[in-house]
Amino acid sequence: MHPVRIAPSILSADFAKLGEEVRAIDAAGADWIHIDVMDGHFVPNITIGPAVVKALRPHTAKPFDVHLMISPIDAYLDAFAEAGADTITVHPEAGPHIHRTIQHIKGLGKRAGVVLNPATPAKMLDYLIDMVDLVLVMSVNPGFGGQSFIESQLGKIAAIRKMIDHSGRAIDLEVDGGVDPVWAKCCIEAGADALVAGTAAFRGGPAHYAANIAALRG
Ligand SMILES: O=C(CO)[C@@H](O)[C@H](O)COP(=O)(O)O
Ligand SMILES: [Co+2]
Repeated sequence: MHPVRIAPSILSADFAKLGEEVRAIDAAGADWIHIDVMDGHFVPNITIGPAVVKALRPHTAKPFDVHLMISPIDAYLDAFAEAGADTITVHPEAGPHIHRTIQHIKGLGKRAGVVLNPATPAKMLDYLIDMVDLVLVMSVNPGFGGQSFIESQLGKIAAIRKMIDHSGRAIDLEVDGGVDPVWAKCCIEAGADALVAGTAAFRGGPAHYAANIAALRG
């Protein structure tokens, strides 16, 4: 298993100076930059699109971990790939054919992730585990930063860890939502090897980013 990767979500950054924020969180030790894309339809919030992803790309060499919360989804995959996404992660509920959507992402030469909402069972992965590069477990309902971690997801993380190990493939197991240093430790113990953090990473402003990330690593 990899050492845990920390993926700060720029949803909690200062949107008035996003480029600067990305440079600061990179310098503070972020492994990936998590970008939450919301459309006001699949989730009740609107954030950013491919033009912003493209504008941020020159500000860091760290991988862009793009979490798409949009529906329909397939028509927008090429735009996010061209904008500079490294991993594109999709919700099965966001389109009619998740298998085809994952094939599309792989065809673009990008890492493909699948994300499970809190009520989506691990079993949904049965026919996807042989093709994805990342599984993302939502530990809040998608749509907003700053929500509380849903403890029931720890069992699901442990179950998916077994599925991944059994598959023999190199698949990242990432957790997203309400992750603070205390929940980070629980997630890592359950088998996660990548953690998204918005509130906990950006808390206190740039002078605190390095300490925030170190605290999440435990
Ligand atoms: O995808 C989402 C929310 O839908 C997340 O990536 C959040 O942006 C994480 O923020 P915190 O819960 O850590 O504040
Ligand atoms: Co996210």
